[in-house]
Amino acid sequence: MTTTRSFDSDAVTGPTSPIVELRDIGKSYGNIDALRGVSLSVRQGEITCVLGDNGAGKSTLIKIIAGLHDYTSGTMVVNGEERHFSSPRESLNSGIATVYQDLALAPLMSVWRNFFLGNEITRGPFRQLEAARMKRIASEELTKMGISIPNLEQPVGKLSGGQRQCVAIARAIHFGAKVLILDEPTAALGVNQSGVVLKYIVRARDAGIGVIFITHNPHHAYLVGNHFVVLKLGRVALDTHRSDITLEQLTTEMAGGSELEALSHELRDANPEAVVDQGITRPVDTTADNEGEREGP
Ligand SMILES: Nc1ncnc2c1ncn2[C@@H]1O[C@H](COP(=O)(O)OP(=O)(O)OP(=O)(O)O)[C@@H](O)[C@H]1O
Repeated sequence: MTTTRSFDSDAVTGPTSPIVELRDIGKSYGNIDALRGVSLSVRQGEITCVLGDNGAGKSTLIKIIAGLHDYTSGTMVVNGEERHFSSPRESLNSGIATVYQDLALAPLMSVWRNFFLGNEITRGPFRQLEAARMKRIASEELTKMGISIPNLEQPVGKLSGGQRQCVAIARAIHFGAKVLILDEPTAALGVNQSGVVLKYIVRARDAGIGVIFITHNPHHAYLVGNHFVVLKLGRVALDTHRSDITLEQLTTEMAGGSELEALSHELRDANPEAVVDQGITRPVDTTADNEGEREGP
């Protein structure tokens, strides 16, 4: 018998202490409160999905954990210690790697050079590149993740968007990430490529990494996520585990939940000729089916 299953496995065996914990975090830009009272726990071996519409505060949240911005209230605890990162390097040194949407890859450089970008293996006083060794390691690491790129000499810019994401994920894992922040990794990808990337996100989780998966897409989140946090206007609107929510509930929450219902009533009042059905407004078809009812000239 075949069963349909999501990428989510039962790999998570029980609660571990959070590797990153935000407690009542706030962040203001002048008089704009981008985040207010946000609490969030990220655990190793779990995929924590952070969902939210435009302006919800997702980027601000990433920037705080990635060391680009400091928070203005609350506490951030990393590996059990209270931290205020003053640079991305500090976050990286604490084992937190961030893969941004506009990947920090050099498109004209080869795949293996990109894999080692900023971490090149060199020898001798003139820091000669150990090319053969780097190529071998890059190939082994990509294979370990199940990523098939036959020619590592080709420019990374020639890879598909999904493959580029996978190279960036494999690189972060190789260089010791314990927490991986993925900023909308499937946003610009088609269905197949998204599937490939989601598979590697699961591999990262199964390798024991705590993944923070930022996305607009509840379907992608639900395929892989263990834990879901929905941000709305800088606040946590929902924080729940997979066993406590269905895809339909998550989708409704993302689509606006009760706000959407109110909007659907307003639209029905404003446009009585429209059929409003579960948030989808369809104009009544007054042509094809009614053709025979028209009066003659
Ligand atoms: N540097 C900044 N200066 C002033 N306001 C900012 C700054 N960055 C973000 N904001 C504001 O903070 C709020 C949250 O923005 P943020 O970019 O974190 O949201 P987001 O969920 O990532 O949205 P998107 O999906 O559109 O990127 C918004 O109101 C935004 O205008």
